[in-house]
Amino acid sequence: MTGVFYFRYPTSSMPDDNQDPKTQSNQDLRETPRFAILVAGGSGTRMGAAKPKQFLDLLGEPVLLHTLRRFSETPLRVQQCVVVLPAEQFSTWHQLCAEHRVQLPHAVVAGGATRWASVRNGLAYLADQSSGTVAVHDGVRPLVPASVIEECFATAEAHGTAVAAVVPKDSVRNLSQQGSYALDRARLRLVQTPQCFELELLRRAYQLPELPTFTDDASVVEDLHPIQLVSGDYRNLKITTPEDLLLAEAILRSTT
Ligand SMILES: Nc1ccn([C@@H]2O[C@H](COP(=O)(O)OP(=O)(O)OP(=O)(O)O)[C@@H](O)[C@H]2O)c(=O)n1
Ligand SMILES: C[C@](O)(CO)[C@H](O)COP(=O)(O)O
Repeated sequence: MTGVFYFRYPTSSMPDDNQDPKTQSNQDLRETPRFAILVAGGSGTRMGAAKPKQFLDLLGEPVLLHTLRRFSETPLRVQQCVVVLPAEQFSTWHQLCAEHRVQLPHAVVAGGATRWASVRNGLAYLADQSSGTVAVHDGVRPLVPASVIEECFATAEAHGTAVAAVVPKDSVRNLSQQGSYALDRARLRLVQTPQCFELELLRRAYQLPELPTFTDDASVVEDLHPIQLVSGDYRNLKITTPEDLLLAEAILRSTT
């Protein structure tokens, strides 16, 4: 792999050293290989905290560690988790992994200036994988249920794509020059992650130039392949502003 700075965790001071997590898997070889790219390369401007929101504490563990755990511990067996971080935050994450005695093998890759660039860098780490299914997930969606991860992988394995989404609970209006008008919310969906794709399809999509309209991976892929929606979950919130953290704490307390 060229042009993308990365390291692997656990490092050589931990058990399992020298084993490349790309080959380190107890996965049944008859299954399609599954990968997860957890994007956490942002700075968390809207949260306005002293550190990026992916490192904030959520009931005793950093937000990103909760997310990594959900993918590492799914019964589906994800062969490789790739965590994408701002390069200047590698040492923060390394320290947090040591502090929390993290033993979940994962690769750490430097992010880019936009979410799109961060996903592209995560994908570059998987360059020598010939086939498989890849989930792209926001590192700041720490409460994603295992059932959603499983449905996304299963649907993408059958149809090439799968994007978690939920029905809006509020009424929605579109702004127009004259004011605003009501949208039919029965025809709208709020899009979450995971967003799962056949690996080669996602690669082809990320070879196209970046557009300002790309807010997620489905918008990058949709010109190449129809997007299959699957049921997301209202608990799968994206930690964006301070009240999201309070909600996440309440949800986590109620489910553990
Ligand atoms: N250059 C970027 C920007 C965002 N992300 C990731 O994409 C996910 C969704 O982005 P968002 O919630 O917007 O995160 P931030 O960009 O950190 O937040 P903000 O827009 O408030 O600065 C997050 O997990 C974020 O870390 C990323 O990997 N690389
Ligand atoms: C990918 C995403 O979480 C799907 O809802 C969302 O589009 C990220 O948007 P953001 O502007 O980066 O928060």
